Amino acid sequence: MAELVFFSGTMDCGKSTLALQMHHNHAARGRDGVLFTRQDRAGTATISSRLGLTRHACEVGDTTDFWAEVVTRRTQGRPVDYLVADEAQFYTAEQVEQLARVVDELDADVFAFGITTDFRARLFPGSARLVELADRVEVLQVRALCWCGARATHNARTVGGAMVVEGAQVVVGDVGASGSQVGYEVLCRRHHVRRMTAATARAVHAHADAVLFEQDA
Ligand SMILES: Nc1ncnc2c1ncn2[C@@H]1O[C@H](COP(=O)(O)OP(=O)(O)O)[C@@H](O)[C@H]1O
Ligand SMILES: Cc1cn([C@H]2C[C@H](O)[C@@H](COP(=O)(O)O)O2)c(=O)[nH]c1=O
Repeated sequence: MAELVFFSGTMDCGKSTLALQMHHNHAARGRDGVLFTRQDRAGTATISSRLGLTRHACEVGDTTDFWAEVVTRRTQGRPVDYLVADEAQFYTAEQVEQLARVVDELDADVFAFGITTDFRARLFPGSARLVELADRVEVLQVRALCWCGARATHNARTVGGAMVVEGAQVVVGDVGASGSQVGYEVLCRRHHVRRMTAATARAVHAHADAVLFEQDA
């Protein structure tokens, strides 16, 4: 029986890598799959992994209808055994419902990949619907780590290394941004709540060292 599986985690935990690996493994066994993504960092119609793999994919837009995408291909003679759906946090709730219908009524597997929450630790609409509808939610095995060494569970948006909590929900970007660029950093909940990024922690420690030095002098 076909399944809707949501592979979820923070940014930079290996979701796109796993998406391309799963596609490879299924395709290697003769299964027919279609890759989808939305607003990948590497550009339109691309699934990119930080390990260096990239593949062409169909770009999802507001009007994409997954039901129609599968039916059209099947009408043209393609079997379409599975869909890989990357950056699924950016899909609409309706599109996730279409994915569930593809599983239930067209018997195609859907492997969806995405971050669960945004920089304010709020669910993205697409991820919320996936959590509600998926047969399984799989948390990736590779642990992304907070600067303190604890498991990173949250995504922080940063400007010049400092965490920001105002702004649009969707701003495409990457971890490891430098200078005054908008970027992202994965943190444990404790440090996300305290807005303590690696740069902030370094600054706090440097300040504490300077105070101790002055006291000793
Ligand atoms: N230079 C590197 N050497 C080895 N592994 C790396 C390197 N850069 C990134 N990675 C791995 O790639 C993972 C990110 O993979 P990716 O599929 O791009 O993540 P996601 O789609 O979840 O954002 C990192 O967690 C890390 O394990
Ligand atoms: C937290 C957060 C992230 N984004 C964007 C930033 C990236 O372009 C993607 C996540 O990609 P990844 O492959 O999982 O690294 O999402 C965003 O738009 N808003 C946010 O709050």
